[in-house]
Amino acid sequence: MVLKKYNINPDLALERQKCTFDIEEIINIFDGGKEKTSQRRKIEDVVLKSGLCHDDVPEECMSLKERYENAVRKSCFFSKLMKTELQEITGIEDFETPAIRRIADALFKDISPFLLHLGMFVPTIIGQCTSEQLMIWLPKALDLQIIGGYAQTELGHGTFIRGLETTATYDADTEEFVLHTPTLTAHKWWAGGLGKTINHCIVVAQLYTKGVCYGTHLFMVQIRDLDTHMPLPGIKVGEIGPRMGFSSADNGFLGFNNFRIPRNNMLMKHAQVQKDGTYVKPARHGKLTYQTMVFVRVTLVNEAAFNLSKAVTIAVRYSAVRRQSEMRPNEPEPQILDYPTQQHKLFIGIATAHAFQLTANWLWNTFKSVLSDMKKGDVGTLPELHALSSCLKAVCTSDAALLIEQCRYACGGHGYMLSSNLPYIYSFVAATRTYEGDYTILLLQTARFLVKAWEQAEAGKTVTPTVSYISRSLKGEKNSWRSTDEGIIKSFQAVAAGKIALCVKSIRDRMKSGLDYEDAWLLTTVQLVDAAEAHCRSVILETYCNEVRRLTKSSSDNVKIVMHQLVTLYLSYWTLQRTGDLLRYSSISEKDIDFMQRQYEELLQHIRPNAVALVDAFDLRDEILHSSLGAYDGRVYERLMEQAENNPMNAEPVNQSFHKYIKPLLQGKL
Ligand SMILES: CCCCCCCCCC/C=C\CCC/C=C/C(=O)SCCNC(=O)CCNC(=O)[C@H](O)C(C)(C)COP(=O)(O)OP(=O)(O)OC[C@H]1O[C@@H](n2cnc3c(N)ncnc32)[C@H](O)[C@@H]1OP(=O)(O)O
Ligand SMILES: Cc1cc2nc3c(=O)[nH]c(=O)nc-3n(C[C@H](O)[C@H](O)[C@H](O)COP(=O)(O)OP(=O)(O)OC[C@H]3O[C@@H](n4cnc5c(N)ncnc54)[C@H](O)[C@@H]3O)c2cc1C
Repeated sequence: MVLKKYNINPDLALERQKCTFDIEEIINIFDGGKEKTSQRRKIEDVVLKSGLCHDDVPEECMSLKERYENAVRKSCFFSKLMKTELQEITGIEDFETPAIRRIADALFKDISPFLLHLGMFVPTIIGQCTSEQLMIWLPKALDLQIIGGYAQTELGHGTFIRGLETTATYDADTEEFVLHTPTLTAHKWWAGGLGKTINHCIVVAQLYTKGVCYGTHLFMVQIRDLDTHMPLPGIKVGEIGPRMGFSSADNGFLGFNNFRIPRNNMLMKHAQVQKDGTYVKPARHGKLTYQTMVFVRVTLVNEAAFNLSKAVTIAVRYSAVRRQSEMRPNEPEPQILDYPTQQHKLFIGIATAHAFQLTANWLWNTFKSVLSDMKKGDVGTLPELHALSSCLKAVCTSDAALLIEQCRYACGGHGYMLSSNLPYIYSFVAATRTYEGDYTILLLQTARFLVKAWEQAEAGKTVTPTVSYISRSLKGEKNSWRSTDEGIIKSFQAVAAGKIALCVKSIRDRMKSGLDYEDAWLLTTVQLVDAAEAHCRSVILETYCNEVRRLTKSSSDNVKIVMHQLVTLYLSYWTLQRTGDLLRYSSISEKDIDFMQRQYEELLQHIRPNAVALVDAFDLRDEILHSSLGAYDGRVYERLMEQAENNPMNAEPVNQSFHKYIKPLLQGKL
């Protein structure tokens, strides 16, 4: 759609005049510097001028088939643009992924069918191939001569990877693997792009050689003819059917009937099968084939932040424009943003988007540093990365989904319109809580790490920095509540330590009463999930505070003030959300809680004048927001009417169903 130009809504114009800080300064902080902001904007300009974002009919009014075909068209032209014009016009050689990621949303209200190609296929090639394999597949994948996906989940198993049923049996005579789908439940299910788009995919299968099963390994499999795109003989492939979201991502199913691939198509960076069928196991760590999942979990924290920032921008701008009810008799109707309950719904969204974005950047740097350790042969930091990426993926995607839904509530009935874009944003983020490891499952992975860390600390061993609070707790350090940033973080760490201690005790008590470790663990899993979530909260709180302090060192005073107001709001919000835990595990008193409540309510008032400016500082162009409620000019009612008028349902004054059914019904002739 072409966005009509309107004058700025007067309420929104007034809001912007109230701003106390330099918006550009905050934009630069989140982009990683002035230079990066300017690069990102250049990239956005190129894509927006390309005409690629235009749809003749609103996406939501297209059929599923039309949406898919439209998304393929755009994905192809966007890929071409990335390879050619973007590089030439901007002169930026090393594309910054966040900038490409952001502008991709101007093209796709839903999901690109190429998402898995960039999101998992290419990263798996990079992380799992030998250098010879890399030379064969990486250039082709980057140049889009082959398009791929990642088929791990099956109809019967997603979480439990060791339970996957697809087999890859080595035939030493022909030096090939035979891929087979032995049962209904062994069919690959869900892989993005698999249904109709991709011609290659990474397949996760149980490796058999010399009659022995060595567990799941990764294989590069061509599934379609490169010229005709027909499925190759022995391949059964298709789309799994309509879903809550991901409508244009053609998630697919895949079955193999004794389908043969060359030996060299097993990705052999970590484990190998030699020509004679001898298996060489990974030298360093048994879970290195899970690396792509860790990578995606890390990027999903960024997704949570980005999508939440879109939702809260829409809801805050709408709330500044929308007037409803009365605060006092005979006074004009206030902007709904003036209601403290509305501020309570929304300002935590702004603070959370900041907290998650800074945590995502920190986690990304941690990921890079672990990769560099691993290149040197040191896998010692991998368990902590796995524990961190697991809990942060779980908690950030889950919180973001809840807060995005809260943004929709904040927009009343209009938030329910697809043209608000809030339902799309929600359905995308809701899926992130499940895929790449379900919420509960990932928190249980973190819990394993925490219980081990507890046992290590108990044995007097040093533990890694993110769990050093466990050692302090074991030394008997008592928590004394202080309502400062540091004091609150320490108390949240005391909560996490207290919960881990109880889990360890529960497991031990249950074992003393005769249960084996597995049963004792299983019966404690409700507490273990809770302990891992508490640990994660303490990590986010600490990272957010540290990063804001670090990044605003040379900022202007006003930026420091507003960024710190958000940090304090976040800390107060979580303190009030977790008073039960804090009363149990820290020395917080009722008086302290009263103080925190008052502080929280005062902060809502302090942040109120800057609310619109704070969402403007996410610097999200209208084309990325795709929202009738959230455009920069605040012309909400004009856009709602525009989208109603453009609705294909209104193209004819009388629908044919009147003549076919209603009229005969009215006349008693049906
Ligand atoms: C043009 C547009 C561009 C836009 C770009 C936008 C980017 C957006 C990002 C989105 C990108 C892609 C979209 C993705 C779509 C979705 C894809 C998928 O969902 S793929 C499938 C994902 N599946 C899962 O995540 C499955 C979850 N299950 C598991 O991970 C495992 O089964 C697990 C961990 C639950 C259990 O595994 P297993 O049974 O093998 O292990 P154990 O439990 O016995 O543990 C043994 C031991 O290993 C440790 N461990 C486990 N996993 C790991 C790991 N990954 N790394 C390191 N260590 C690991 C575990 O902790 C145990 O340790 P121990 O010391 O013994 O306790
Ligand atoms: C939009 C979308 C896109 C996807 N894309 C891909 C893709 O491209 N490639 C791919 O391979 N997969 C993909 N998936 C699949 C996804 O990774 C799995 O759905 C996900 O890992 C969850 O696994 P599951 O569906 O088997 O759930 P299940 O494991 O069956 O989970 C169901 C419930 O059981 C609980 N549960 C399961 N095991 C345990 C346990 N041990 N302890 C306690 N509770 C348990 C879970 O917490 C959950 O509440 C996609 C999924 C979606 C929704």
